[in-house]
Amino acid sequence: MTVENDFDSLPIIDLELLNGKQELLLEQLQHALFHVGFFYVKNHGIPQELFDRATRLAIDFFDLPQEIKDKSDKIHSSSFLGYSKQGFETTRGRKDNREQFDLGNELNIEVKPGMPEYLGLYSPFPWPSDEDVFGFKDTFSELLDQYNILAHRLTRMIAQSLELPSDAFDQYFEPNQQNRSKVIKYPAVDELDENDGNQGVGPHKDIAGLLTLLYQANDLPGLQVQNHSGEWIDATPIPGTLVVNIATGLETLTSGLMPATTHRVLNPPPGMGPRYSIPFFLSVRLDKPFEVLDLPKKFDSLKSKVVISDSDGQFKDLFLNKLSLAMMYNRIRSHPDVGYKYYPKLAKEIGVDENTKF
Ligand SMILES: O=C(O)CCC(=O)C(=O)O
Ligand SMILES: [Fe+2]
Repeated sequence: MTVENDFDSLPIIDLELLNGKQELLLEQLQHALFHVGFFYVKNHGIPQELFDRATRLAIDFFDLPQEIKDKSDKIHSSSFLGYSKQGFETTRGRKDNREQFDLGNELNIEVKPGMPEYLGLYSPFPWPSDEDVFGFKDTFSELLDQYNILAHRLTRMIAQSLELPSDAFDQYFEPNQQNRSKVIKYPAVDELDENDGNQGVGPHKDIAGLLTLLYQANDLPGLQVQNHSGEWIDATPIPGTLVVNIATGLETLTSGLMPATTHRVLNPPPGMGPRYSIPFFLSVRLDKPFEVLDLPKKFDSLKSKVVISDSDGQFKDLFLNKLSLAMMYNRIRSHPDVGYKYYPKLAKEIGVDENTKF
């Protein structure tokens, strides 16, 4: 099926337009947000030097011997933050061929009996030590701060594009909000086992936060976005830009006016070497239920889009009423070993136990 006026490329939004051409910027943003859900931003304000430094440190980390990386394994923390070796994550029941380190600004919460279980997501996690990769934690903490500032600038613009006050989303952030980021390595196909296929990460929507920002660290293909007719469009890296995409949180709050667009990553073709990327996920507080925004009527006709998606929209129905549960289920499904170790009861509710295979 082909959807009318469907996108076949991704818009580029120049934040420089903020200086004097705000109306044009809002018009372009509305198109990108309402019809595509995925776009590039340029003149975003995060120094390239910081991304270069973070990328070098990420490569240094991934190049460490396995037993050193294993000291930071996710299995050591109930937060689902830390290192996952290749093949220890699944999307839609299939193994993803990627290695990654998930991180967040530290809250170091110790969960005591009687406290809500989801607070376990904010417990301490094992960073690589400075002896193993000097400056890893400091650099990624700096990047988290910069990403956070940019993400908040964007949420204010997004609120304006919905004709809402620019602080409309602030109610969904805690004063000490934990946001998450990660560094990912996707080996080229010839560096994988014969039967591994080329699923770097399978088709999915980013879960429950408001948006994702993404730095593609090298000039390699792989990231693809599914348009509304179900075709895959390449999100080819463009120097000096970041990719922005809507997560299910915004889709839910806007009743689908802003679609959380499905995307996937394919491992690089043989001989091309690994692809590295650094996404950032703007998260929301988990103790405040989402309430669908009261939007101008003129947007109503854009809400019920026909969208063909290979993502299975997991736990979508829970986002409105049981946000923290949806988040926990999602993490347990992605990392069943960690999920079963720290949250056995919740894990069993979604069919994950000690025998669940990757
Ligand atoms: O690595 C990428 O380019 C995208 C990663 C992604 O979609 C994710 O981790 O949610
Ligand atoms: Fe994603």
